[in-house]
Amino acid sequence: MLHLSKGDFVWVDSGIGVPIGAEVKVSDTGQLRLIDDEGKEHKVSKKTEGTVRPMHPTSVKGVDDMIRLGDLHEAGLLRNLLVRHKEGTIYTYTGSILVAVNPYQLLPIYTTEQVHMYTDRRLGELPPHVFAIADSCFFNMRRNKKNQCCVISGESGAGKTESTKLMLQFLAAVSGQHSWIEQQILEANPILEAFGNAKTVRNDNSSRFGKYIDINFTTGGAIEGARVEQYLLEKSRVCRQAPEERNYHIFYYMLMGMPAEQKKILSLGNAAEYNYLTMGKCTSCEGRDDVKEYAHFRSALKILMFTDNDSWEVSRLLAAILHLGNVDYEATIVNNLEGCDILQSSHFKMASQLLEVDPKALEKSLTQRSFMTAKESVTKPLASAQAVDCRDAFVKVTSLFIHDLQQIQLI
Ligand SMILES: Nc1ncnc2c1ncn2[C@@H]1O[C@H](COP(=O)(O)OP(=O)(O)OP(=O)(O)O)[C@@H](O)[C@H]1O
Repeated sequence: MLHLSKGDFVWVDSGIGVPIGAEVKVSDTGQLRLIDDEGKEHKVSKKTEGTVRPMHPTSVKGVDDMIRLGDLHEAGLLRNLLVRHKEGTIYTYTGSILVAVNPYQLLPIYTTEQVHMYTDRRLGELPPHVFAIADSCFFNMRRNKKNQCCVISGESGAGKTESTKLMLQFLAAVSGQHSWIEQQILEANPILEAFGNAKTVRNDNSSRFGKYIDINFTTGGAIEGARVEQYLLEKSRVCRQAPEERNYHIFYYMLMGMPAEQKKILSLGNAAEYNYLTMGKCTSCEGRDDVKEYAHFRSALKILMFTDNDSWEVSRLLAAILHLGNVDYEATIVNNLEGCDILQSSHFKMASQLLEVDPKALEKSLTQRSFMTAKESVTKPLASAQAVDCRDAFVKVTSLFIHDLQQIQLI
């Protein structure tokens, strides 16, 4: 039988199948009671006693490396992270794996002093930190002359993008004097995020694509080049957004930050005027200044050597997408078949002008479908719902093309 005294820590049944940590307290009447990690009280009786298990001392205050936990089960791992998070410690090791719990606040643990502190130290010598993982990769690469790979994973909003940026900052700082290429690597982020990140219900800056970053170092350890590859962009977001979500940041940046004379040339207005930007009924993002972000994005383009012409061409394509989204259709009957016409509007005219295509040819390709039979090519009209799908598919391909333009290679 388990003997409990005041101040002991135990595992108690939480009622949802996973035990929860609890502390033994004594009530005013002198009776033992258990207060769990969520503040809930559990009575100690003959009936409940069987479900109470003693907690290993390593789980009481938590440990730096979860391999050292005596209670190595799901509840033990979760409690360890919880105890540390309550103390403001967001990083914990499991061997050479770093577990990060998002603090959702700026912590003073990414300073230049911290960079120096974690440089050339063995993993585990100092408290767990993302810089320690970056340093370990850097050290092993130089010592073993072998490529190193770091996988960052987690659910949406877990902190993958922030951790990636912190690792890059560390590598840029320790790889030698602050050079142009290092600045370019850091500045690639605002560009990638403008085209591939969006506000979702879970994260105001959610990356909607996968990212593979290749960094090349000289034998001396200085960064000499980098390549950023993107994959699996969420294309559907360009045409549809869930409630309270936005399209990709770049559209809002552009509409808020672009000088009025340029907007006039592209015939652009406010975000609220475009179907593709208002599906989620949310055009602004709290805490994100679209004007400032546009300025940052423009300066990042310059650092990455995009010419003014390159960025103007991208703006034209983005504007064409917005105008296409506002194109309306009118149902018709052609030869007893359901068809549709595009309602002539300034949006359609502007879209064809920006895409540099003949409006008649664009209308035909958006309202008709051609396919090959055994003998000949047959053209059939599209019903208006099908034509909307056709337009959206065209826009998705265009957005993919813009996204591919951002494949960044720095050598
Ligand atoms: N180490 C950190 N310090 C402070 N805040 C952080 C940290 N990591 C994440 N955050 C906060 O959490 C937010 C979400 O993090 P992040 O964008 O990195 O998540 P993610 O895992 O990349 O999400 P998604 O998969 O949706 O792109 C950040 O915008 C930032 O506010």
